[in-house]
Amino acid sequence: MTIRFPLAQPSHWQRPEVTDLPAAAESWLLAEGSLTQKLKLHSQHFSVHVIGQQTAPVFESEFDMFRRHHKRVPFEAVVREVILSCDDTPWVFARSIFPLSAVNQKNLNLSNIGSTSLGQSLFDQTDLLRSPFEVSKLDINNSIAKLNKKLHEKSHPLWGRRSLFQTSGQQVLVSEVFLSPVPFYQELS
Ligand SMILES: C=C(O[C@@H]1C=C(C(=O)O)C=C[C@H]1O)C(=O)O
Repeated sequence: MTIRFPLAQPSHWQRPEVTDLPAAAESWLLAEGSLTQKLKLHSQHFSVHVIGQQTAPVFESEFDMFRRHHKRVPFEAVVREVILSCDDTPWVFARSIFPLSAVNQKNLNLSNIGSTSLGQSLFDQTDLLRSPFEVSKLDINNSIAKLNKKLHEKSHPLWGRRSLFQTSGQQVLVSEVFLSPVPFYQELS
């Protein structure tokens, strides 16, 4: 299946406490630490499929996140969109925003991640800081919910989270949308 890049559409992000985030979803959406590590605990084989990684437009709601953390905006950025799979089943769609200054930060090695996990680069940094999570509920008409329907033949709203990582004087925005196979959805139906 060919997935268009960029796939994601602007969405509305809020602090979890002001949303109807189901309690069953909190163990995934609000989990600290690396999502890659968490997914590896749920699979024999973890993989990353890169949909695209190149300079692309950034949404106003994404600029807001950088603005709130004192990064001058607007700026040129590289957008990376991936599918994270457990045992070849797609579990997560992720979209990350790398300002060009972060791309040029050698120790982050953002240009050469390829199909390894961004998490490996970020969580190796000893000075890593992470903002509080924001969450978003994507309705069935969202492009990622439509991809989920194609992949899993399930049509339902999806929950996503985002946070801003700071390390080496740089900032990287990471958004993750959980697809149907992530266990908490079974508890919602
Ligand atoms: C930030 C992490 O990296 C993960 C890997 C990503 C990638 O390879 O593009 C994107 C989002 C994350 O789910 C993590 O593991 O927590």
